[in-house]
Amino acid sequence: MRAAVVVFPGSNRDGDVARALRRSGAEVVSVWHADTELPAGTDLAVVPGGFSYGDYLRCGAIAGRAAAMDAVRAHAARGGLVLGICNGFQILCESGLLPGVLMRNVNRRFICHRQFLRVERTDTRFTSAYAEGQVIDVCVAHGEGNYFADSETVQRLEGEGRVAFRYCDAAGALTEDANRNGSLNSIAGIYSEQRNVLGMMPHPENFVDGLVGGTDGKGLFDSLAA
Ligand SMILES: NC(=O)CC[C@H](N)C(=O)O
Repeated sequence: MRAAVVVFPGSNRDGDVARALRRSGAEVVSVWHADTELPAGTDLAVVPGGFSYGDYLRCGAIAGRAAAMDAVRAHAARGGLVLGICNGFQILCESGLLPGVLMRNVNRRFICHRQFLRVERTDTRFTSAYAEGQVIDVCVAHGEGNYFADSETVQRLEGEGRVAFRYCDAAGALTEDANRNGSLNSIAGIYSEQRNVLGMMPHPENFVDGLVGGTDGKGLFDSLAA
């Protein structure tokens, strides 16, 4: 598995996601946002978390138009794997690779806390190491994580089984308390139509080491590198 991590001015989880991928056995190279191509042999393009271009206009709005995103779009169109985490999810939505938008959190504040997620399906390249309905313990850290799309789009996502993760409580229940950014249907992550693109708001890359937080995020990287 060869992964290319696209770095933007303001990315800050690029090192974390590279470390998580390497721990699961992937080879990782980094790509600058102004690059026009991904390295030959790239299996997975990663758009990491953090900030991009100062988050001006709307998180990911400028980054979604970066040169490297043309290369990521071409990679996805060829069936290549793409993973966007947090700012990366915002960028994938802004670049047209995933539907919908990440709005300001309902409380209008940056939120940063531990978060349980329910794994909605395990027959994908991203989640095969998890059990169906498994509740994983990771974290969120964002100002604009409130997933929204028009009702037709949400119906399609639900009907096609394209919700990857939902915010839940420790028992897997979808409570209002567990959905602190106000996302529609507690949506924490979604797949593209072909399920080769995953965007998610929470941070699995920070939960791959028992000495630091926990290991519930590791399944995502193990699935990818398998
Ligand atoms: N951790 C992140 O990637 C944060 C994304 C974005 N800067 C926000 O605040 O919503």
